[in-house]
This record gives sequence, structure tokens and C-alpha cells, in this order.
Amino acid sequence: MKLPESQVAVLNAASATDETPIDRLATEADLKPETATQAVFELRDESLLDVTERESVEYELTEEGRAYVEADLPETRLYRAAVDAGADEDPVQMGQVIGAADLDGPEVDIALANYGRKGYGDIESGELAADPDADAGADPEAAALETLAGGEGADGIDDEVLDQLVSRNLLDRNERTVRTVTLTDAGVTALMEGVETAETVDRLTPEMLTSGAWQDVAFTEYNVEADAPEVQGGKTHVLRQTAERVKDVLVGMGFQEMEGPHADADFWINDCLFMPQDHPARTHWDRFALDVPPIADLPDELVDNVERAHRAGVGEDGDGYHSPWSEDFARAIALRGHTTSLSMRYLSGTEVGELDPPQRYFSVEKVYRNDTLDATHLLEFFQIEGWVMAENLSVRDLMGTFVEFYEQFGITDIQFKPHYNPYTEPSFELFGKHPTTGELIEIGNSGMFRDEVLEPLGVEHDVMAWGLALERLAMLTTGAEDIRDLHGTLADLDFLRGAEVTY
Ligand SMILES: N[C@@H](Cc1ccccc1)C(=O)O
Repeated sequence: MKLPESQVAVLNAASATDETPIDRLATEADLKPETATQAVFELRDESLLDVTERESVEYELTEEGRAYVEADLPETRLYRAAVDAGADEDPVQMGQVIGAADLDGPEVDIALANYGRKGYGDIESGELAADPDADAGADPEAAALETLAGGEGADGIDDEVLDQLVSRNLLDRNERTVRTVTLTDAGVTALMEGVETAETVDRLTPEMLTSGAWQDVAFTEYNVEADAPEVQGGKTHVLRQTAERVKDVLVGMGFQEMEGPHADADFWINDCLFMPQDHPARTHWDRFALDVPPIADLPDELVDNVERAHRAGVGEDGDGYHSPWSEDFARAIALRGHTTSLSMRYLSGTEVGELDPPQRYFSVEKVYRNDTLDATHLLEFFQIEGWVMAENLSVRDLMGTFVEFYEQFGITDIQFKPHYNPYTEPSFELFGKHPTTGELIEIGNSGMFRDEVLEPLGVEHDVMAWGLALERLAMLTTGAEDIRDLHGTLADLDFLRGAEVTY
């Protein structure tokens, strides 16, 4: 049989009767560990070797553990000092013993806690008693530390003692996979019949590069059909891919991107949107309030206009909420529950100045809501915010924009449902059909901003606007049935790894 050089070396170094760890094989075969490992697995695939994997546990003293090997455990020192002070006969003042035991800082608590646990004596109303029969010299924890420090393994040591030392942070437990190798019958037969080094070499090794041997060898041809280990390269997360695609599509439709704070004044998040201050969404149940100083820089005139709209409404027939409005509440900071706060900032002229129609703006940004987690809800998600300002906009324009947008993702059957928002009239919710379950899922909310929103902002033209859910769009495009499969701690790695790469 002819085999590549490294495989021949490994085969010769392996035994049919002894399990040889790969490290030792590598040394004996004079190969780098990674070259030996690779050869081992190739020989295993040829059924010439058996590989056994075993988890091995090794213990290593922490710095604190090593210190106690030198200086003894704090509780042992305390016990000795207690006995020296006569506490084995009558209880002694604790302070006196601690001083004599030379314990400092955290060692005092450690000593006291373990003193009781190990039955060295009682501690009561500031006095320490020592049990005359306790044998602090034969402490199993101290003995175990000593053994391990001496380089002997943990084999003879009781598991409970080891656990205790790990939980006291005196030992680190390291788990390692050890692979050992034995020759199979086929391997033995092959060796007996004679194994030669193949003239052709199947791989360039570090050894060949350093020795220069690569110049003289003939390489085997590639077998492109051979099994190869799967390589999981890094790639853009599906959700990020979807976000990038959304941005491209919107930019392609003539939109510009908005940016702004995740933590913002309620003024921008809610008041500008004609959301009454006693609206349920503004209570502490739903709002992630932040304990930080309120916003300082709000345009005075705008604050007055917004307050007036809340109190008295807008226009001749306008009516306000007849409910309290406090500027302090408007200035308080919370995590934004929607990115419509950005739309308000931009429409007010404070971000990029006064805007003349037509204008189109969008963002794809995180929002935060105190929702209950389920298959379609996360506490943090991405909203695709957007608005168009133009003269004479109608609901047709709004619907047409969505049809055009979702078509770019192959979604051609969106449905609309009349809805209510305090800030838009009319309002529509959008629904899409899940590709596998056929269920209708809500994918967005939209509408035409009402005068109560636009007039205080100083906007004199129609504005249609929306907030779409990026995760829901990703559910429709990927077929994920649970948002938590896409991201978060429960994300389905196979699904993410298998997701198509798009450019
Ligand atoms: N803010 C709305 C979306 C929306 C934005 C703008 C206009 C209408 C609706 C939401 O979070 O659901």
C-alpha cells in the first residue's frame, strides 16, 4: 500500500494494543501536532486506525490557591490562633484571635465562613470557641491543594473536595478532549504487507516548506469529489443583509437616510406626534424611561406650538385633549418606541433645515418596546421608518409606495387594513402572507400625518409616513416562523449558516 509520508509515519508510530495519544504519536513520528492530527483522521477514514475521544479534566491552582499552599488556609490559621488563645477551653474575643491569626481584608470573612463549615468551632456574639477535637492539620482541602501543587494529578482526590475548591475559586477546572489512537486489524495487516511512501504528495506541509522538500516532490492531483470538512466562514447576518437590501431599495426609490438618538426626549417620541401625555403607551409599563437629565435643547417655538395643539387642537374646528400637558414630561428621556421620533426631528427643520417638497426620508434603526416576547415580538427590533412630503398626496400614493417597495422582495400580495393612530388620519396597517404557514402577519403601520402633527412643525404640505418591521419582512423573505430563530440567544445557527449569501 502506498500512502503519503505523514500517514506512513503515523501508522508506524501507532500500536494495536496501546492507546497512543495523538501528541505522543506526533513526537514519535516527528511531525507537527496538526500534521499528525490530520494524518490520523485520514487513516481513520481509511479504516486503518481507530480514534477514541475522551474528555479529560485537569485542575490547576489559582493564584489564591497557590498562596494558601504557602501560607495555609485562612480557616486553619484562625483555628490555630484560636487554640493558642485558649479558645478550646473558653470562648475568646474574636478580634483578638483574628489579629493573632494574621488575617487581612477578605481573608477574615473567608476564614470565618469556612471555620463554621468545617466544624472547627462556634462563633457567637463576637466570641470564638474552638473544638478541641478538630484536626486542622488533616484538612482534606489543604491536602488536595498540596497534592495538586506538587504536580500529582487529581486522581486520588475526592470529587466533593475538588468541587469545594473550585467553588472557593482556589482551583480552576479545565476540560480537554484527549484523542488516542490504535491500529485496526486492517492497519496491522497493511503494516505487515508493507506500507510505502507514495511518490506523489497530496499536501504541502509546513515541514516541506521549511526543508525546501516541496521543490522536489510531485503533488497528487486534486480530487474535487473527495469529502471535505465543512468550513463555516463568517458572513453577514440575514437580518443585516435584509437591512442593507432595504436601504438599497429605498435609496433606489429616491429616499435619503435619517439618523438620530436611540434615547430621546418624549417630546420627539410622542408629544410631536399628538400622543396625549396620558396615552397608555406613555405609562411606565410601556416606556423604557431613563434616569438621565432631561433634554435641554428644544426649539422654544416648537414646544409652544406642540403644547397649544395638545391643549386646543389645530384649526378653527380643532379640539385638544383637555388633559394635562407638562413640559417636564416632554423633556424626559426614554428609549424610543418607534423611529417616528426621527421623522419629527427632520420634519421640524431642526436636523437638515426647512424642507421644500418633494422630500423622501427613511431610516432602518432599532426601537425598544416593553412587549411580551413571542414568535412575532421582540423587546428590541428594527423599524423601517419613512415619509414622503409632497403636494396633494393621497392614500393611493401611500399604497403604491408599499406595493413598489415590497415587490423588490418578491412580496406581491400585501393587504391593507384601516387602523387608528393618534398622529395619522387615515391610517393603515399592512399585512403579508407567511410563505409557509400562509398566516397573515402584520408587517407595518402607516398613514397620512394629521394637521395636529404638521401644523406645529410648520409643515404646509401633505406627508405620508410609515413604520415597517424589518424582522417581519425577514420572516416573509426567509420563511422563518419564529422571529427568535433569526436573532437573539435562541437563534437557529443552522438556519443562519445555511442562509443564502446575497450581494
Ligand atoms: N410609529 C408607528 C408607525 C407609523 C409611523 C408613521 C406614520 C404612521 C405609523 C409604529 O410604531 O407602529
